[in-house]
Amino acid sequence: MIDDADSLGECIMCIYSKPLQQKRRCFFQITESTKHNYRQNKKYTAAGSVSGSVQVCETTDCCVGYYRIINGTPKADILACDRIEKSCPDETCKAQTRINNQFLTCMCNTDLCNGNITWGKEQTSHPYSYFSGMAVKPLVGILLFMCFWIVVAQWRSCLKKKSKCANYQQEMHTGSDSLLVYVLQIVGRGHFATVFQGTYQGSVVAVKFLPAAYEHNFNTEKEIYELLLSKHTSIVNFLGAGRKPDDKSWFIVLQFAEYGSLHSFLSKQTTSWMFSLNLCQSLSQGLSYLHSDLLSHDLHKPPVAHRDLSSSNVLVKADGTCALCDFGCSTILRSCSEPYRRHNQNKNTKCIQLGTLHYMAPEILEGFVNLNESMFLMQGDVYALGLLLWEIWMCCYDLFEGGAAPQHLLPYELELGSNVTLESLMLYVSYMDKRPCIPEHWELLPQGAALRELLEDCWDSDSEARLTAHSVVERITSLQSSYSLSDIK
Ligand SMILES: Nc1ncnc2c1ncn2[C@@H]1O[C@H](COP(=O)(O)OP(=O)(O)OP(=O)(O)O)[C@@H](O)[C@H]1O
Repeated sequence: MIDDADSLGECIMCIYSKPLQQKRRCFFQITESTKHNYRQNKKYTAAGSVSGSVQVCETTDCCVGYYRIINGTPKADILACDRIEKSCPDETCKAQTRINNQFLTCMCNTDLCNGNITWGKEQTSHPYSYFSGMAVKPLVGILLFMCFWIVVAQWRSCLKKKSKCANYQQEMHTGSDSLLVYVLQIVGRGHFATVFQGTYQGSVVAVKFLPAAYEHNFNTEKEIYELLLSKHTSIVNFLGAGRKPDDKSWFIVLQFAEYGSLHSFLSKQTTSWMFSLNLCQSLSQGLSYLHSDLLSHDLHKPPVAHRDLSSSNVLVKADGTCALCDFGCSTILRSCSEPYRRHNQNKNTKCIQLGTLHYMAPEILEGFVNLNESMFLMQGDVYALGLLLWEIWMCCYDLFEGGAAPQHLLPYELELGSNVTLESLMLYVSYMDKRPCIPEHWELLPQGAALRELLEDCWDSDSEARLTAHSVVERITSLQSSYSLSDIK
């Protein structure tokens, strides 16, 4: 049973900030060592009026502290009011995350509470983070170990039943009906699933198999596909789902995307300006549709946050447009038009720990996202969308001199290497407020300024300042009409 207050609090249309009775006062300090980080410092300075070492917070009730550990003692780098409203239930400033064993962050909700940080040398977790109550490193280790054994087990069973895995006809059950699917070769693997190319009713399809233990991911993904009302061209088409009778694995039958994932597409080829715009436009339309709250002929499609957007979870179809896939980590959000609907408040921590780290928004990396707040989840998707647009344009030969686009790289791969860790990302993205490098020569292109502005408005560190997916679609439409190929040559 959902009470009114609860539904109001989570309703995306009705988010409001409660007026503060008395403004919070926090210690204020920005040290020389952080002066390079002009953008972030400016935002902290703007968070309230400063008088000497005290800041009176304008809109938030939380004080923050960023500390650097020097000779085993934390020294304050930044002390200020928080820039945006977040949950900070602690009265004292307890160290929440330790970055590279060098940096600590803390948040608290009493006057001048950020002047002192409480920390233990072993303290690394944050009570409100996605990793709540767990030590991240051992957990990731255990999960990676489990994944390794799942892959080994699948590979061994594949070897045993080689003829079956390679090419077999399988009658699969969807409750009352059965699907006759002819399964051919493997076309992709994720953390949970193995995807095969197959045929169903004479058409080429993709069949995604999830091991029997992943019922939760299967149910979430199936539920999302089933509620997506009328089919949208930028969401991969769902054809059926069920359970294999022999090994009890789950399967989902989907439209086959001829070019595979966006990641594999961009790794193999570069694109023209117009082609890149089609990819970006269809991708943004897919996300805008996913986030939309639609009511049509008594059918309701509530907003959905994807929560695991990456270039491996976007497909490229034969017509050169993108389609979103992999909704196993998605969350159905509450909307004002139907407040009492049952919602899958998906708090599956496996998703976040196994999802591609590169695309995690700073507030998610820091663990400051309340999973019940719809807006935060959608803003996290828009951050990932910004990184995906950057990935696509970095592979567009028309945007590089002599038509030589660089080799495809994931966001932050250039800056942090191929083995990006949670700690290195937190340091780079969250603490230093850095983003993937936008080539300087783009400023000289007619559309360069618009591209930069669009990317920066998607990946802003202030999640509330980010564009909505719908406004990204509008910006790309105006790029399409303003800059044709002849303009940029
Ligand atoms: N409909 C499709 N058509 C073609 N290839 C597909 C299709 N669906 C998935 N794939 C391929 O299979 C890969 C894994 O699929 P998917 O992302 O759904 O699996 P997952 O285990 O849920 O992934 P993740 O690790 O992101 O959770 C994709 O990256 C893509 O290469």
